[in-house]
Amino acid sequence: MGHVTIADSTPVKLCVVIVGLPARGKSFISQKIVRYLSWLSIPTESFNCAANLLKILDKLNTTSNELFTSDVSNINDDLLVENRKQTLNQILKWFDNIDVCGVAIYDGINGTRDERNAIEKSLKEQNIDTVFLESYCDDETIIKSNITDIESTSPEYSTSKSMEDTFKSVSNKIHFYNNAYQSLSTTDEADLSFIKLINFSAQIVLNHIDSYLKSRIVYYIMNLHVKNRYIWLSRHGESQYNLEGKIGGDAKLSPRGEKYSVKLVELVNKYIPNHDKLEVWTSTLKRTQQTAQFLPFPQKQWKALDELDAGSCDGLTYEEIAVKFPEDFKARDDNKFEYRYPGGESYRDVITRLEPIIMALENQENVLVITHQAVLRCIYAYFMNVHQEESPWMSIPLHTLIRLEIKAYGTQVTRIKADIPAVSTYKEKGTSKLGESKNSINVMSGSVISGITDKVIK
Ligand SMILES: O=P(O)(O)OC[C@H]1O[C@@](CO)(OP(=O)(O)O)[C@@H](O)[C@@H]1O
Repeated sequence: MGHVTIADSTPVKLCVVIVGLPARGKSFISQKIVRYLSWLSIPTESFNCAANLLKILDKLNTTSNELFTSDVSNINDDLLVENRKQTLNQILKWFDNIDVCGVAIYDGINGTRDERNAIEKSLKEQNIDTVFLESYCDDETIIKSNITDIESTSPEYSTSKSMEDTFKSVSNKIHFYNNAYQSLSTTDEADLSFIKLINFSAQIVLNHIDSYLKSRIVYYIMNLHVKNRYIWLSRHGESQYNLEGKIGGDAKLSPRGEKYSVKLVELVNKYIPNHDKLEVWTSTLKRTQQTAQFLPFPQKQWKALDELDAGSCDGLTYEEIAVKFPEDFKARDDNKFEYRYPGGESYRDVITRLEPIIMALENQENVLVITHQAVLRCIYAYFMNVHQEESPWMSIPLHTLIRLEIKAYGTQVTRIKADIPAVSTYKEKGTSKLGESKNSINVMSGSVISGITDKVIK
């Protein structure tokens, strides 16, 4: 995916132009697309019109509140045109550096046909393809919950004195834009390429979805859901191979690993709310299935959750690899994300095969995923927005239940450590020895984290 290109090697440039009144979850959708495509190694960036407007207003010594509460006739149209021009310029400038494939998200209201035509025209002149993505919503409950999220996350409302204050400002803004708002329609804008979400994803209208990239975005959005929820992750219990420092294989659990499989039942009962509805996903390898053996819940085995395939290095220790395949050993340390074991896989390969898992996780709640070190790093990187250079080096210790609390605008991590010792399977860059990660904090790196808590369970 990261190398999507067409025959004459013309770069694939796509701009997703968001359409929707305030409090329709536009920034949430934009950020999710950025995270998903970036995780697939497609350079993607979101450009927020409201943030640009704030800067313009700042220069004019006024605030968005004053703008939207003033009489409609006092609103200076030029201001909004200038705002659009600035956002478009940023997007065009960003595309200048894209030489294979890139997606820009124009995150704004873009509520009139004239505006949309103007945007599409400017982008077309620069050979940039456009798809409009409208979030149309008339469900008051969704709108209210969006306003609550905006209050705690949007810089535009950071100075709001109270929730009431925010509700008032957002309502004024909705009222202001609503007057001229024209929803996308297959009759009035029959030629436009667009996706229209009605009440989030209760209904979806598609028009001229004419490229691979656009259809991927559609598929992803169809799986999104806004509800706050938990996803539970765990590595399998310590395995015989882990004890011996060997990688790969299909070994059984060590005695301590078996203890963890018993303890996991207790952790699930204690910490997972509604665990009666829990579903457990494992890989097809013995160590994950043994870890799940005492959990009395429906279980699914996914081949896609199998550990990164170490190819000709399978069954060796890192020290043996360093001696037998010194060039490979160095190449992997130099670029762990891209390095592919001879006859095996790279982290990039694992991400590609994990895509259906991510889709399924976006769609579901009450899932406990029991899998492996490399696979968990990739899943974790998606939810925590961790950069691909950093993700293969994250520390994901054994005998720890990880809770990801997924909220509209961020993810909170809690690590619940079972008090059962286990070896470290962490290898720092530049050494072939195993040891605790010097930077165990890097398990929590990622820009969307709102906090991390550790609990040790005796
Ligand atoms: O990418 P690195 O850091 O080598 O980690 C992946 C390795 O982790 C291991 C343990 O060393 O995973 P796991 O025990 O979770 O199945 C190996 O099997 C696997 O090759």
